[in-house]
Amino acid sequence: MVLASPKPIRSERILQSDVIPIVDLKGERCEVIKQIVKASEEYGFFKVINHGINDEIIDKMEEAGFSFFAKPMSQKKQASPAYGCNNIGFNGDIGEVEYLLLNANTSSIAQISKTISIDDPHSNFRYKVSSYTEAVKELACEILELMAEGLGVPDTKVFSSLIRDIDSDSVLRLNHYPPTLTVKDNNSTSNNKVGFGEHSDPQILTILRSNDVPGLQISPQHGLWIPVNPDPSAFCLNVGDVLEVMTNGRFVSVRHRAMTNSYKSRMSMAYFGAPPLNACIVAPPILVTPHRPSLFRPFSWADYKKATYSLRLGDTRIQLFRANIS
Ligand SMILES: C=C1C[C@]23C[C@@]1(O)CC[C@H]2[C@@]12CC[C@H](O)[C@@](C)(C(=O)O1)[C@H]2[C@@H]3C(=O)O
Ligand SMILES: O=C(O)CCC(=O)C(=O)O
Ligand SMILES: [Fe+2]
Repeated sequence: MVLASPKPIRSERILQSDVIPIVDLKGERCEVIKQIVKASEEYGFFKVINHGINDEIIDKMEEAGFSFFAKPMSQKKQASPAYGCNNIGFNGDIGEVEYLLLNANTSSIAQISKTISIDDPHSNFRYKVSSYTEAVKELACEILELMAEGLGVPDTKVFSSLIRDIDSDSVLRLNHYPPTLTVKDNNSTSNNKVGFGEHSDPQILTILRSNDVPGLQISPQHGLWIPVNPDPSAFCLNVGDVLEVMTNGRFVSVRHRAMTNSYKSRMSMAYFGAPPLNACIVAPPILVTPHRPSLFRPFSWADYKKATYSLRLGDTRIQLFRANIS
């Protein structure tokens, strides 16, 4: 099997304007559903505003993240392997980023919080992370149910039940991109480095929020990059590989990356809603028709995760699970 890896390209086209749809969740329900389905089909990305998540929960999470990344390296390293700096995954990918990658279940959060709060037991890291994780998980479920309804799937909980499952393998990732302005020998400056390289997210749905510093770019086609304007009061949602499979290719899991900023620190907080390891990933029958036969063969999330972790960040792993249509 030959994997489609990203080819090195000589020229990239970066669009100037942000064309990512914005969905107002306080809008008329039918309209909201239509917009979410359209955005998931066309871009695999959209922003939501008026999402109902309390500002205080978000601010406290952001504060906890920034104060963790401000600690001395020796202390941050005590949180390894949850903490990483410059390395992404296990196969040699690197980026201008440091991160904290936490399993989103309550006991894992409690466990890691003990290490992180070692010098400051009053920082309440555990409480801040759990409150944020619970809130974004609820938002993810709400959106997944609207998506199922919009696709005409009779069991509207078919996607959300996977991430509500007690054994869900969801993760929370905090990415910190320090400023990267460098002055070269000839006094010219170089900036905007790749913080987190081009990839698609493997899970069901990602809920991303960043501070007010740009960096996220999406690539709906090879070589074209669309910057996503930061909006700390919104969440940016994207379809993951598993949701592309479970919608039989109706929704698209789109490649994206994060660039650093020359002068300002950027921090993003991403919740990746995932199924339990033993869940069977297959599209509901209504999305598989003679006109649109199944594009993928059934597999478990454990199979998919194993493939993900055996590959590089930019590899397109979803291809490995295509059905052989003759
Ligand atoms: C290089 C890798 C890091 C990653 C696992 C992988 O082998 C390929 C996918 C990467 C990714 C991208 C989205 C998420 O940030 C992430 C947590 C995930 O599930 O897949 C990361 C993985 C990681 O950093 O561990
Ligand atoms: O930092 C960002 O905006 C994107 C990060 C990302 O794509 C990821 O963590 O998977
Ligand atoms: Fe991502």
